[in-house]
Amino acid sequence: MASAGTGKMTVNPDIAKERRNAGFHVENLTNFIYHGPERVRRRRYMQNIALQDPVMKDSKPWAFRTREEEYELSLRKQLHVLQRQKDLGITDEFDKFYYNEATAPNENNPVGLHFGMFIPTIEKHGTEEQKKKFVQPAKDLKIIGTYVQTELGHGTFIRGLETTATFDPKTQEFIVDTPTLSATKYWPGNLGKTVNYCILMAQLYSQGKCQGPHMFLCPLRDLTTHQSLPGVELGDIGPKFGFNANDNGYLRLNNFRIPRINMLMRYSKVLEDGTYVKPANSKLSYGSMVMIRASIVGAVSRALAQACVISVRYSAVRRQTEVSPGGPEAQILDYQTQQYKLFPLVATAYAYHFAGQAVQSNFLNISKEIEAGNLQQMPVLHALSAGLKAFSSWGASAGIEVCRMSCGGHGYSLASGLPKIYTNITPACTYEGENSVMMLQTARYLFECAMMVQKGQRLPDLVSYLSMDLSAKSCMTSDVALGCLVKAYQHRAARLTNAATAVVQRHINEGQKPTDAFNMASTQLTWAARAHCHQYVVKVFVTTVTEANIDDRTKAALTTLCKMYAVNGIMENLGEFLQDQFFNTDQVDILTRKMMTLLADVRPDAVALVDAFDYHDKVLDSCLGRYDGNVYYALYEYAKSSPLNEKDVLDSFHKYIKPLREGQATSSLPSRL
Ligand SMILES: CCCCCCCCCC/C=C\CCCCCCCCCC(=O)SCCNC(=O)CCNC(=O)[C@H](O)C(C)(C)COP(=O)(O)OP(=O)(O)OC[C@H]1O[C@@H](n2cnc3c(N)ncnc32)[C@H](O)[C@@H]1OP(=O)(O)O
Ligand SMILES: Cc1cc2nc3c(=O)[nH]c(=O)nc-3n(C[C@H](O)[C@H](O)[C@H](O)COP(=O)(O)OP(=O)(O)OC[C@H]3O[C@@H](n4cnc5c(N)ncnc54)[C@H](O)[C@@H]3O)c2cc1C
Repeated sequence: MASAGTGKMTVNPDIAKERRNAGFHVENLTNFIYHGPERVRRRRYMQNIALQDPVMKDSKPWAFRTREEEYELSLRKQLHVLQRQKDLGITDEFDKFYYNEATAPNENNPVGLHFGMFIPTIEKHGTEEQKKKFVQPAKDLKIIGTYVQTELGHGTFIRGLETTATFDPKTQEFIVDTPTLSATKYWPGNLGKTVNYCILMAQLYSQGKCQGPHMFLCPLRDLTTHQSLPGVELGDIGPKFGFNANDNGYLRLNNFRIPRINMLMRYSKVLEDGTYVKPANSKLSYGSMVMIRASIVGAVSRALAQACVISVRYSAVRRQTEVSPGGPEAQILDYQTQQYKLFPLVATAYAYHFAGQAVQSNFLNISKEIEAGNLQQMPVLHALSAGLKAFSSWGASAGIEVCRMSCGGHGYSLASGLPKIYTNITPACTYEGENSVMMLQTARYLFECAMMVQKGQRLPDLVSYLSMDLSAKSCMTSDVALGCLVKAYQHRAARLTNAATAVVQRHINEGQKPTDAFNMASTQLTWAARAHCHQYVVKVFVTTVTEANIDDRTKAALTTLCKMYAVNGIMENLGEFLQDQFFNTDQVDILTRKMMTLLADVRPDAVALVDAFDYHDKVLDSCLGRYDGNVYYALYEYAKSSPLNEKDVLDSFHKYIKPLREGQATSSLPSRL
């Protein structure tokens, strides 16, 4: 690549030096992150196919596209990729995932929900007959669908949905209807312009009785002409904070008829005479949400990891301020305050990555049991996936914003890539269950566990720590052992759970209804839920590092990060930990000193730790996060490509500024200044 008139482009010497000085071999850590060298090789191979493809080459940067261009380009690319994957015989789910990751990075595409929610929901909740009828046409994109649940008036409160599906035994059809303005479906991804089908969540009425929300396969557009069907009104909801390649839509149904077979009937049924057959658990129909919540943890970890790659690399090449008069300006990565902003976030990205893998594996194991008819673990899975989705998406959103600000002014430019990452991931705090509401679901479960402890009952493994002896003495000594850090987190979560439970019980004893008592304690309950999720993430990180089968130097680097994640969480929540009395103030001094030592320990490895995530420059799409560190060249080129620079003098000058001047010249101002 030619440089901006400065000769041949070389790797920035600061970033080259960082890589030379790293204390471990980056490739070993990359292999560990992605489950071995073969997976890494495959990941790179898949991403190269995507990145070498001429169809993937963008004519202008993402930042300069209009919404319409963004939608169209994204759709074109995604459909092309699907065809390419078919042609190349790529069927492995990991292969497909990595290929897609490089296709339109951090841009939500117009068929994502078709593959992410529509098909999996039919596969999980459809009868054999329904699967036969719908799955293959969906895979062949003859039908394209999405998941339509949220309404103008209700998102969180699913039982409050107003859309109705009334069974008519005479015609063997459901009449689906939008009875009010607030019942208008609003927000579902890809609904506005792309899909021709959807999974519709509606209140089921049969034999005059409401049976609550159920899922229906509802056609929306003609499969040939793509015209909306008579009785169906739908469209795009307009531009949003991000997600603009996605046509989130609205939908109104006017007594629209669908055949009985279109109700997803694996678990609940409506027979021909209208008899309703109940599922084993009414929350089985919420299964698709649980699936996505579990996968959101991994998704937010990737977003935070990318933000860390950008901000750490930039901090290695950015020099600012003479440290001693007349001396060189320092790399900003050498300022301890910059390290304190970024290194705990690098540690958090790793922590969420491992937690994401753990919760995904919990999800897969428990789903198998649920499929086999054993529903015992449903509440544990729901509590874990809901809480972790909230905990990690809040943490990642806040963290990405810190990364952006740590890049100073250039972080504010779309050229940094950071706003794109942020606006694409921050809605994860809202979709698939608003975060506070999800935390309250986890808290509800913790409350029930605390009651079990009071009754001397045994708890499931994931929460067994809640019965720990809270008067146990702290194990914290100057070596800050990993096992002791886990105990500290468990102590905090158990105490906060007990404290919040006691508040609920006190309100009940004082005569409040249980629901009111729960609401009056709900803030404290969410503190308990947050602490529970935090202990899970710390515990998974510690277990992962302890059991890791890797070389000593890589293990040492990961152990340092693991300690940093845990110690930083204590520093950030010091009030709760001190109130816990598991630590005294002398031990807090030990932890403070440890934190500063950890910053210095991470410093030489910082660039290598983010390099290990192995994100291609094209995936990062950032002038600041380039592997070669040539950020000023990239920023200069980016500025030159701004559409405002296509003409030297803009028409607006002739329209507005020039006449103003001419007017001024003929009025009171002197013609020459
Ligand atoms: C465009 C590209 C998309 C690509 C998608 C591909 C995905 C691939 C993976 C990649 C991952 C992420 C990438 C990001 C892509 C994002 C795409 C955006 C998708 C967004 C889709 C949506 O947002 S869909 C709409 C989601 N809506 C919600 O989540 C609503 C939240 N509300 C609820 O869940 C419930 O209403 C509630 C839980 C808050 C309350 O439910 P309800 O009122 O019915 O329950 P009760 O209060 O009566 O409780 C009764 C008991 O049941 C328990 N419960 C509740 N839910 C569950 C559950 N799911 N499982 C088990 N048990 C449950 C509840 O706790 C009560 O228990 P007890 O206390 O014991 O009685
Ligand atoms: C980008 C994006 C994509 C989406 N995609 C889809 C999709 O594909 N399909 C779909 O169906 N929907 C989709 N949604 C909608 C999304 O699922 C809902 O917005 C989400 O479930 C939150 O519901 P709400 O908007 O009604 O929030 P509200 O419930 O109105 O929340 C507003 C506030 O009220 C608080 N609150 C609400 N209830 C309680 C309670 N019980 N206790 C305490 N506090 C409470 C919340 O904490 C929050 O602070 C999408 C949304 C976005 C932003």
